[in-house]
Amino acid sequence: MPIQLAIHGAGGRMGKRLVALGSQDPELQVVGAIDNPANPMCGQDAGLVAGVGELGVPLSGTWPAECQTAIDFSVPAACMVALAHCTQHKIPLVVATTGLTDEQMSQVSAAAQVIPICWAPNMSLAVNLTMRLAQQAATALKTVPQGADVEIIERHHRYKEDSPSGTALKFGEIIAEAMGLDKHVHGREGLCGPRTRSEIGYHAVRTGDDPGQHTIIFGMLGETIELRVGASSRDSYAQGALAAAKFLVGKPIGMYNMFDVLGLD
Ligand SMILES: NC(=O)C1=CN([C@@H]2O[C@H](COP(=O)(O)OP(=O)(O)OC[C@H]3O[C@@H](n4cnc5c(N)ncnc54)[C@H](OP(=O)(O)O)[C@@H]3O)[C@@H](O)[C@H]2O)C=CC1
Ligand SMILES: O=C(O)C1=N[C@H](C(=O)O)C[C@H](O)C1
Repeated sequence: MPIQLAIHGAGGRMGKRLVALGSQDPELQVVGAIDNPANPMCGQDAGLVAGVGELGVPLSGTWPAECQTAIDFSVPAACMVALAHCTQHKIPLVVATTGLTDEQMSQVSAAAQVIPICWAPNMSLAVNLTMRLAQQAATALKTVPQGADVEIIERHHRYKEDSPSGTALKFGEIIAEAMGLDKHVHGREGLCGPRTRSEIGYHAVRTGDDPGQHTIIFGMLGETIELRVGASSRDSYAQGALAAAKFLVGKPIGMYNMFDVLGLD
């Protein structure tokens, strides 16, 4: 029997790709496509909204009566509502929404005491593998005699609401831990003086319809390493999220991430 899946934020850029790819996956059955009740597309068939033909599931402001796993790609406030619903009904949840506050992240952690949760700012295999490479580089460069400066450049579409990306922040967290860095600097302007050795710099570029690129620079005196990972469509994120939703079914209560799903630990 296919696993019954609900998609929260189903009318959005990511939600539509999840509906499209989820409905083509024989291991899954899309039983719920939830979106903002104020979205004028609510009531229309979710498959038609996603451009893959009729599914028999409407885009709706409410959750289906039953589902076995769920994925959230929405906005922070709505993500908290999905979290409450899944906690109440004991539904495993993939949390992919970025830009959550510390308080909202605490709510995600609290929910992981009740249901299995997979939280990751990026669901793509290539990005998660690059995080491991960045961690390896950072560990190796920690003691380079004249220091290695870390700067993270991310590029996304003009509609993106949070900056820097959740992925850039995660790269920064991993590298800061590996190198013992403690300062996070967001852009530079004016007479800010020479760069300190303890900082990581973040730069957010917003243009056109870019589905997402991250470049991690390790700059030394005499040579530079750049790790770059880029998406050519949103499907890498959607495929990762669908894999995570399947992974959570039958798992013990707790907090998981994409390293667990992809076997990168
Ligand atoms: N972890 C990962 O791999 C990735 C994470 N993301 C993150 O996912 C999130 C969504 O991205 P994207 O799809 O581009 O954004 P969109 O704005 O295209 O989609 C968000 C959707 O959520 C809907 N929504 C708003 N309020 C509610 C509500 N109360 N209940 C249910 N749905 C609601 C929106 O509806 P409406 O527009 O009508 O308000 C919209 O359809 C972002 O935080 C982004 O950073 C994106 C890609 C990859
Ligand atoms: O909003 C997006 O598009 C993306 N958001 C995520 C993030 O903030 O890291 C992941 C991906 O980069 C696409």
